Amino acid sequence: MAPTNVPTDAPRPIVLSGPSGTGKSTLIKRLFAKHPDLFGFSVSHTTRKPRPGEENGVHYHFTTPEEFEKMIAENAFVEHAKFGGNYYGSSKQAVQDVAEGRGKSIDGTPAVGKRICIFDIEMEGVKQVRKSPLNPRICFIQPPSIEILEQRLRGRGDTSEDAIQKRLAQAKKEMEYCQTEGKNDKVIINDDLDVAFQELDEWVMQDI
Ligand SMILES: Nc1ncnc2c1ncn2[C@@H]1O[C@H](COP(=O)(O)OP(=O)(O)OP(=O)(O)O)[C@@H](O)[C@H]1O
Repeated sequence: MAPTNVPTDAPRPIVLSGPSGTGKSTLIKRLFAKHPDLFGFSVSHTTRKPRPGEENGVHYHFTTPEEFEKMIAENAFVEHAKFGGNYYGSSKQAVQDVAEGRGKSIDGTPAVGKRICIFDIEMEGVKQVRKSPLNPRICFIQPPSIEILEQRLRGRGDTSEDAIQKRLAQAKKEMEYCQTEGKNDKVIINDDLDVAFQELDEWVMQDI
């Protein structure tokens, strides 16, 4: 399959990144709720198993390592990385779908009309999209502390102890990375959710 062309004349995509459990999905859901016609969600591919309640094609495209590696060889991803033993990636097709009105909202409902693409990706993916022609705006969501992040990961109740420990180790790296990269990036500490959302909403809307 020939690689899909990602449109570069589309509005600048928004990238949210930060440690697992820091509140990215929660904040993105609020953005979609407040602006129902503005955004489309880039549905990532992953080889990890679905968590309870996660639906194929809505939260992720769940796939096999073999299929994922085939897509890497076909240059089908804007970014991809291996994290916690699983592959994650944003396909060019997913980004194009959003830009051309065939994407989805965060809840899986059709995102008709041209939308601004929102990514929820981890650090290695950010390094790749930063260099891509998409020219995205990047926002790091950070927890108030590692201890609070641990509480949130446990509170979610859908992650094993082993996965929690892996995610916390990775979180420390992500928290360091966001202090060293990209002076035009936005960093938001998600302590009080309402305050964090207001800050995110203002930053997103100031350039739209
Ligand atoms: N400001 C906040 N205060 C307290 N709890 C929060 C806050 N923001 C999010 N949470 C809770 O923390 C948990 C993790 O949030 P969420 O699933 O949105 O994280 P995430 O960054 O999207 O994680 P992942 O990358 O693993 O999908 C959820 O149970 C959520 O309700």
